[in-house]
Amino acid sequence: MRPVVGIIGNAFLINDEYPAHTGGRMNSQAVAEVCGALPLIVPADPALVDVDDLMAACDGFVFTGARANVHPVHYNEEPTEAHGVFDPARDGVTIPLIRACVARGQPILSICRGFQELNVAMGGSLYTEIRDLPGRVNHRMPPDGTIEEKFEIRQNVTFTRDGVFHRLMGAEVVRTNTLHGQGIKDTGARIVIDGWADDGTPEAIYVNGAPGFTLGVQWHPEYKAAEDPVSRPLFEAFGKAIADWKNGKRSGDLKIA
Ligand SMILES: N[C@@H](CCC(=O)NCCCC(=O)O)C(=O)O
Repeated sequence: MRPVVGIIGNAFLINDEYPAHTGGRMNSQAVAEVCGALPLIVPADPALVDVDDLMAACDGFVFTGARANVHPVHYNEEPTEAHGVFDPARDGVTIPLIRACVARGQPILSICRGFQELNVAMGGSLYTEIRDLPGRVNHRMPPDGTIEEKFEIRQNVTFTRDGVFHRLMGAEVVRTNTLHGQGIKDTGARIVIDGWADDGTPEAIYVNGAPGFTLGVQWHPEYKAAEDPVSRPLFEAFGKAIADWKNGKRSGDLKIA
């Protein structure tokens, strides 16, 4: 049997009335086709699932992107209108799940909202709207664009020379998409920022000293993961980490060749 990857689902109303937990097909495709793993959508609600069961059922997790933002109570701020919509049930699963996976070394790959969740789970905080900060640019997707326009490659990400992401990608500067409004403010404990957009926005992180794979990216590598030269090595490395985990190897994330 293939390793199992839990893909964090998002609360969604089908036809504006039927409550569902959804996961983008591109996440499942990246996990199945590039990681070589079985993708399973996790109904992210603490009333339905618990962290120990999830960790026993899955070899690793993808913390996906989402329109809903991490609730600011998790970084000691009051919610305002500007914080937008929330998914408190997802927060109630993902924050403890990230902490447990980091502590135990179970592989996680964190994408966009998942990247922000990883930072918050480790004690960090978020800017509500990065395009309003001096010197920053708009990282949001064109709201009325086609999928191709929304996920268009439109920024440079520069990694720390000889750092984890540089070694993984084999390039110090890569090109990625970008579809987010929030961004890292204060980094959480042991969060290392390893890549930045040209305007200084943090784009690539990992947890220093974690016993397992903890890479997170602010962009969306799941888009065309099998063919994109930046996405593919990331999902391949995650695939190797989950296969190692399933086989009882505990090699850690920072030994990327
Ligand atoms: N809400 C956060 C995270 C952004 C993010 O994950 N975007 C993916 C959107 C996918 C979709 O269209 O549903 C932020 O805005 O920073």
